[in-house]
Amino acid sequence: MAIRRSSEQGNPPQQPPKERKPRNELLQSNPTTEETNSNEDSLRPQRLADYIGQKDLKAVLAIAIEAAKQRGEAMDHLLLYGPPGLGKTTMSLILATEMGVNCKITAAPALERPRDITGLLVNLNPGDVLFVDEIHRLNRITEELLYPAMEDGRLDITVGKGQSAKTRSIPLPPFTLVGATTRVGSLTAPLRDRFGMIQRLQFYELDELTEIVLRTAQVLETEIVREGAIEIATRSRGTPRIANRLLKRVRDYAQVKNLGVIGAEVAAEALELFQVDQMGLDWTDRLLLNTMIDQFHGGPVGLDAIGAATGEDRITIEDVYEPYLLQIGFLQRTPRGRMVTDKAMKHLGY
Ligand SMILES: Nc1ncnc2c1ncn2[C@@H]1O[C@H](COP(=O)(O)OP(=O)(O)OP(=O)(O)O)[C@@H](O)[C@H]1O
Ligand SMILES: [Mg+2]
Repeated sequence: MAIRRSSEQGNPPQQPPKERKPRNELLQSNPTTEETNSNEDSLRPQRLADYIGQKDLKAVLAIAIEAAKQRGEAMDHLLLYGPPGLGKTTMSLILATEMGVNCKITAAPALERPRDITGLLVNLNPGDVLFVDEIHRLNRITEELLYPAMEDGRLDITVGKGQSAKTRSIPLPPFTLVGATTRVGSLTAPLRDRFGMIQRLQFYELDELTEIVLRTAQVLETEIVREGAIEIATRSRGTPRIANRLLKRVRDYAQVKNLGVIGAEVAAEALELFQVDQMGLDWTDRLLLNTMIDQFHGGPVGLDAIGAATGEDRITIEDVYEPYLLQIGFLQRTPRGRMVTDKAMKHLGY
């Protein structure tokens, strides 16, 4: 996909990041997320105060934002990690809004050639946020271009080839790199060390998810009572993206069946129809667990074997499905592989 660049060029790097209207540019949508589209964008909270949950993260960032604003500087680089759909992209956009700067969004797979990243960096306005999704997937050359950019605010580029090759340094405007990843362990140490803040996003509590469902319902102009929102939140695997998605499915159901305001019963009925059970497990979760039980005696079994037996990709299992199953104590990680717990067996009716 072609990268769209902002038209302004060669901004003087010194002026403080003040008083510009925030403008968010979607340069490249994240290819691994299911629902990254304008639809999702309209549901994103815009300000830190509207961002529900993640109390520790918000406290840390509120200080960092305030301090940077008082000094008229760009905020320090920030690495956000955690399972998909917990609000990393949303937080990055909020940061830019709170700082009064632009947020440019890209993802590591879109930064293939050196000129992809250099083009983005030289076109930043002072103080801008550059959001790089899936940052663990950067290639080596791009990553090495980022080191001096993050640390010293300069770009080292090589001009010419062979013996006549020279390195030129270009000063960059101050900026904040926000990296997001589902696998912090896959980042190289030099890249990780260049982030001033490394923050983990947690799964959301039931009451937080309930608030998120109620808020989204308001945005969607859907009538729902608190009990209905709780029912949806319970089945959302601690994840706002899933909560929003389930709410939309319940809304469809209530609308087509002409059921009016969404209560607990309607929500439960709809989600049973979509095969999301009371713990929020969906068809794939149950396939993974059942396969482990039926074919591997409940484990321990390696991810590759589970992947082969279910047709699911190993990385997807590890990044998307496993974290929640571990969190609710349905899976255990052992040195010899994954094991299904008694709790999961009971839930699945074994
Ligand atoms: N704290 C929150 N309060 C309200 N809504 C939220 C919150 N966090 C996330 N959401 C909603 O959940 C959806 C997914 O969030 P987001 O895209 O930021 O997740 P992500 O962590 O970037 O996911 P991925 O890793 O897949 O890119 C968004 O539509 C957003 O509206
Ligand atoms: Mg995202």
